[in-house]
Amino acid sequence: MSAATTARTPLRQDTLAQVGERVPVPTYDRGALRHGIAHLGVGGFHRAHQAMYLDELMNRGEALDWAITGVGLMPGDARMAEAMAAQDCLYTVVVKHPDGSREPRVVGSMVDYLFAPERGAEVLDLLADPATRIVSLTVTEGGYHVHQVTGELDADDDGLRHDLALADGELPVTAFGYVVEALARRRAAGTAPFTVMSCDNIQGNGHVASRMLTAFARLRDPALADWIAAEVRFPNSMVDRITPVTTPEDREDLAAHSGVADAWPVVCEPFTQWVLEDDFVGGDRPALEDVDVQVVPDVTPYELMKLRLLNAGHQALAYLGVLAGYTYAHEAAADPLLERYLLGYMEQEASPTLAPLPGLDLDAYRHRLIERFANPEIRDTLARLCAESSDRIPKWLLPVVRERLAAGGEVRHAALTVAAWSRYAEAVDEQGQPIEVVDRRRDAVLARARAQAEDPLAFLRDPDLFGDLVDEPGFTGPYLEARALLHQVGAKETLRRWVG
Ligand SMILES: NC(=O)c1ccc[n+]([C@@H]2O[C@H](COP(=O)([O-])OP(=O)(O)OC[C@H]3O[C@@H](n4cnc5c(N)ncnc54)[C@H](O)[C@@H]3O)[C@@H](O)[C@H]2O)c1
Ligand SMILES: O=P(O)(O)OC[C@@H](O)[C@@H](O)[C@H](O)[C@H](O)CO
Repeated sequence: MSAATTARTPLRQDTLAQVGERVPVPTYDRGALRHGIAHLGVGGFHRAHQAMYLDELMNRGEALDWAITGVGLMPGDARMAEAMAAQDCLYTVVVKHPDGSREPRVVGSMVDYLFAPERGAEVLDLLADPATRIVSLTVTEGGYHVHQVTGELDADDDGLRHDLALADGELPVTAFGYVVEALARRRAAGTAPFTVMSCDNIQGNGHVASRMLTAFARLRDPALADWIAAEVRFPNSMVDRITPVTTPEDREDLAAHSGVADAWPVVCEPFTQWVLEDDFVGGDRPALEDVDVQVVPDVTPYELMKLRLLNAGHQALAYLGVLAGYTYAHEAAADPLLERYLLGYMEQEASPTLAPLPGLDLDAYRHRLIERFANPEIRDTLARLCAESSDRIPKWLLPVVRERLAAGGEVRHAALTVAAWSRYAEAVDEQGQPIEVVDRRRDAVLARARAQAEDPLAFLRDPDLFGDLVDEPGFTGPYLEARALLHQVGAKETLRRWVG
């Protein structure tokens, strides 16, 4: 259906046949699906990725006992709860191709959604139910409570403190609180545990989930922590699909062109990849390899490649892009100076830290990334990529810096990215307009950025973010040079001088 459609069919189970005349819909009987996965943090990415893979399997007549129940833990998830309740958890994934064509498809693998702040007891019952065999997570990097420098559990958090001191009948508030309480109930009932499958952009996401959850459980009950360490499986994974925030225009575009009124479709790029370790409790998992998930013994080389090229690459693009006056990732990626800078970072600094992957052409991967970033249809905002820098820069970019310095290499491009972040954190752009900095450490970051007026290294003197990098002249040298240039000549001219 190409021309604008006037009749709009609301997306629901009882309208699915009508919707199916317009866009592909599930071919399986959703009523016959059985619950198997509880997913915490149902945002855009889970819906465009994991739930889409499950839907593909179900369309093949497989994984019918692996239906997903979504769980929202944050107050902001009330909107998702409302949207999903109104449309029986159905939603549309719209793949946007660079030539402007769209591929919408309705996904039906999620069958229920629980908003924990209102239905916490049901969430615990569900997680404790033996039918739940996988608990998957996309709770963002911040949801793992990792101390940026020590790498240990950072228990200095109101939510974690609350969940460690639950009175009888009181409900948890954090993902860790729910998961550990449910595991305690399963252990007490003699039920096998579930697999915890992290799908967040964290290096060694399974290992990190395992260490943090176990450390959290240990603060509550050492015997429970030992049981979790021995019995729960935490597969590592590399997940990839650029999924921007859905806009009102995306909703209208779908309704106008396909005639489907979906309160919250998800839009994404055509590319998708999922590399997963085969490490599940009792070996029990959907046959994801049937839908091109790469099931491997060790994801490390894949995830390092992705986090240090794509995610750190996004960081390299984001702050300089905003300072240079761009709003969207594709605009920034199409700027020849930023493109050269990005390629320079990827080729000269990130790639030398990566182990070779047999059969993988790294040069082609890097150029493909530039093409993906430049897809004009995705309209991924630089603001999305600039958010929560304190969780992203230390996890994705600084490991490259440390490894390069240890190997006696240069880190000029990475230093410029950090300098651009510190300039961005001054919260005023080159035109004097305010920048809305979104970061859970916002106050501290802004204060250090302001203090740079007196002490040009003030931003780096935060050991929680930078460890002892402030004492590394190989890093502080180009950082100071970049910072001074950003102030004197602005982002575009700094880039011109940086990439030659
Ligand atoms: N969007 C992408 O392109 C993409 C691609 C690959 C991986 N990811 C991973 O998925 C994560 C989520 O991305 P998204 O695009 O779905 O974001 P989103 O903002 O659409 O959804 C995030 C979800 O996580 C929840 N959440 C946030 N912090 C939480 C916390 N501390 N505890 C519990 N729940 C929390 C939110 O309430 C929301 O439900 C990313 O942080 C990243 O690790 C995203
Ligand atoms: O979602 P985050 O916070 O982990 O990171 C922001 C982006 O770099 C990220 O979402 C990418 O778009 C994604 O990792 C692509 O697969």
